[in-house]
Amino acid sequence: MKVAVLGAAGGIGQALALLLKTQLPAGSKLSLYDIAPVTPGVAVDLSHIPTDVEVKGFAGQDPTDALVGADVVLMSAGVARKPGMDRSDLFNINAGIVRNLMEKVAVTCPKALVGIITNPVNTTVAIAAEVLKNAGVYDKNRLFGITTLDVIRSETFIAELKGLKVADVKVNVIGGHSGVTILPLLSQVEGVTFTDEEVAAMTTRIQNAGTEVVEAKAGGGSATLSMGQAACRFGLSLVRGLQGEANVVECAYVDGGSEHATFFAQPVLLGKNGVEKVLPYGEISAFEANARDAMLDTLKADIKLGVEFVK
Ligand SMILES: NC(=O)C1=CN([C@@H]2O[C@H](COP(=O)(O)OP(=O)(O)OC[C@H]3O[C@@H](n4cnc5c(N)ncnc54)[C@H](O)[C@@H]3O)[C@@H](O)[C@H]2O)C=CC1
Ligand SMILES: O=C([O-])CC(=O)C(=O)O
Repeated sequence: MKVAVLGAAGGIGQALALLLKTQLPAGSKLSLYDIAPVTPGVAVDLSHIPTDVEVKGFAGQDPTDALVGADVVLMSAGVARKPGMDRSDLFNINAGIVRNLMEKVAVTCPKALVGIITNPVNTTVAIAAEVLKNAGVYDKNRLFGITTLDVIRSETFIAELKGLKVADVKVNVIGGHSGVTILPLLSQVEGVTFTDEEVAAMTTRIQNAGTEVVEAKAGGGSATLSMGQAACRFGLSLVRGLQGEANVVECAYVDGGSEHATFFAQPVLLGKNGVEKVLPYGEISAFEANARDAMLDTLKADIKLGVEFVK
């Protein structure tokens, strides 16, 4: 199994690469790419960790060497937010970066499962899809926006509030990955009840959790370590699916035939071809149904921006 990380010298990329070096199945290959010249050094550094995962690093303008033979590509290349910015403010720089990298993916490893971390995810995933379509290699089951950070934040915050063991908390987060498009389905969390006030406050906290980190880092970037963990969890789930493991389910932002929008985050069953099945997100409360319906104009506009950028 070969996993390529694009943006591997960055805050997320380095954390993610470390976790993958220590957690990928024995015999895997880890391929690190970034425009930053330090990237081969990051690979040398990681290569001294005694696990049976081979690491190689590539720097420069062309990611091709890093992508050859990749089964999974995880992309965090791009710029991150500073206080006062919205994720959509990253579009001007990151849209072009994602487009250019996806053009290389389309040529070099068109069958790879691709997980997009680069913000604004609601839009960059649409950009990635358009590039793959233009190259004639689009398979909607192989492209994912990684929304796992919203899931692990929800698990953490709910466990804290309700005094639960965090490993026991499971929660679906649907929609997209910014502001009101992030919708945790609190009504489905087993073994707990929330007051209306708790639902409103918890939903808002999860939606603003990225901003919480941006403000706490005070100009030094956005979530990197928790995102490294989230991307590692998602990337390992992709690998487990590829290896034929049963019942691997994650929420992800996919082109899954949703009635709500072209791309919509919801639970998916992962397998040897990426998405095996898009799963229903189940019954939701009136609060959640309202929040879902209220987000759709924003989500659809985010997607349209990505489609039009490539056209
Ligand atoms: N999906 C999610 O839940 C989350 C997404 N993000 C997003 O992830 C992205 C990366 O964040 P960080 O790692 O904190 O930023 P960072 O600035 O620490 O790292 C980004 C890396 O991308 C590299 N890069 C820039 N252009 C490139 C190109 N054309 N090819 C290859 N590499 C390139 C830079 O050299 C840098 O090493 C941001 O867009 C951020 O908003 C951040 C947190 C959560
Ligand atoms: O908020 C940001 O800019 C980074 C991000 O996507 C998150 O932490 O969820």
